[in-house]
Amino acid sequence: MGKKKLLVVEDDKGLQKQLRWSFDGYEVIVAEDRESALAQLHRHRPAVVTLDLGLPPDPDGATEGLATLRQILAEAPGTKVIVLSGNQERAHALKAIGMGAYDFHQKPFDADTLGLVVARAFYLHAMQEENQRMLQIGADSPLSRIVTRDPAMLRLCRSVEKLAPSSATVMLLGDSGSGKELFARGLHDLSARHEKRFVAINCAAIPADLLESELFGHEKGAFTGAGQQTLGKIEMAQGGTFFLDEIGDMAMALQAKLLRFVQERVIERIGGRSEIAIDARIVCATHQDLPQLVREGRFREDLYYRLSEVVLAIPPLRERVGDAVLLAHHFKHQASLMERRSVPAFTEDAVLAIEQYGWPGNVRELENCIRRAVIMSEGPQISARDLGLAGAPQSDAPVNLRQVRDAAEYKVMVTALARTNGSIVKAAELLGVSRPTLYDLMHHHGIRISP
Ligand SMILES: Nc1ncnc2c1ncn2[C@@H]1O[C@H](COP(=O)(O)OP(=O)(O)OP(=O)(O)O)[C@@H](O)[C@H]1O
Repeated sequence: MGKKKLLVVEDDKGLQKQLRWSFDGYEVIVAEDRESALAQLHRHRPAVVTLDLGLPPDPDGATEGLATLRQILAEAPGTKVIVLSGNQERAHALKAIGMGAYDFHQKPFDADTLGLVVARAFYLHAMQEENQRMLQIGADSPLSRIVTRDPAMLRLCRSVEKLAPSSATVMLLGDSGSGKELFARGLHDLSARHEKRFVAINCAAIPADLLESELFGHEKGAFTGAGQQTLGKIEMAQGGTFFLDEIGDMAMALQAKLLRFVQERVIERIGGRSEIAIDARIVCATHQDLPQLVREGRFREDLYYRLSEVVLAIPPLRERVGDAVLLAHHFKHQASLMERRSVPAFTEDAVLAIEQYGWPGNVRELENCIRRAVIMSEGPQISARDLGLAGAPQSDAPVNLRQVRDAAEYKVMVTALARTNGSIVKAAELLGVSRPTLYDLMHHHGIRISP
């Protein structure tokens, strides 16, 4: 990754040099007046700008500096502008803050303090960009309802995007509440069938003797109580997507009838005499181990193979990196919006408890837990106790970014050195860093190669 870009708008050559020198950790871009500042802004899109208010043609006033500020913020509102002003210019500096500058700093500047202000501005900018990106993801994709940052889940989302336009029958495997229906809907929403219906049926929720009629429909008088012709769910999905949830719970007798539909794409209503052709994409799901059910003779092997042209396995929430807390924030916002109340914050122990808890009921359990806490919470904060998770084991795992990075850096370096049998040249190549950088890192981590 390249260095972060810092734009220094300063007409004094001496100060330009000093600032460049102070900020050698950044890629410093210099501009000496409004015009060049805006040109550099267009070209480099820096996250942070230091701006001298006294720019030519008004080096003793602030009109040109303030005009530059206004234009920078109009063009790139997220830019963090730090105003540098002389002692006498406090009023101007405050005016700049009122206009949207991030901070001000008095000249002559103190490199350490200004360094901190600049570093913090970069940090804040990155956070805000990330938030923006998250909102964006949420806004414009049919998979937007799937909130995740976990690499395995993101790969699944890509697979869904690729599979959606095809007619392949998809089997979704995953624990209860892990989002199987959400993925099934994603497949539908991204397909050419999205204007037709998505019809779901949960085989485990309907008594076995009613399931057949629910699936295939019936003609009037087909059985006692069949007062009128009723369409089955399969027929309702004509042109669209038919989602069979908890397929592993279906009785063997019904499996045979379902197989006929899956193979021949025709159904007969109960009591009916004619075949009805159905064009529906089939997606099914289960939390059960279907191959095991096949081995036990409880699930038809032929049906299993027909239904599992493509299998997608959804990881349980506890295996997703960082998702529990991400989803908790998401559901907290959603619930607050629904309940028309201000969004409470999670206390530190709440965040830790959310991370630590195993979530056997997966996302559904998390969603219910957060919704309940938002409704019941009285103050501006939600604690682990409010979540009903107080007493969850505390984590020793480091959450400090530097600690985590250090640990990862150490591990990968030792691995590279082991793999290359201690060859610094080869290890540096493998790691994609220069030799001096590797030496620095080894020194930092106290790694020595024995001669
Ligand atoms: N990644 C996710 N992002 C946002 N919401 C999610 C996510 N995964 C699941 N949910 C929400 O969690 C709840 C449960 O999801 P869903 O019904 O898709 O799970 P399921 O695996 O089909 O459950 P079951 O096996 O019990 O039918 C739903 O309200 C769904 O919107």
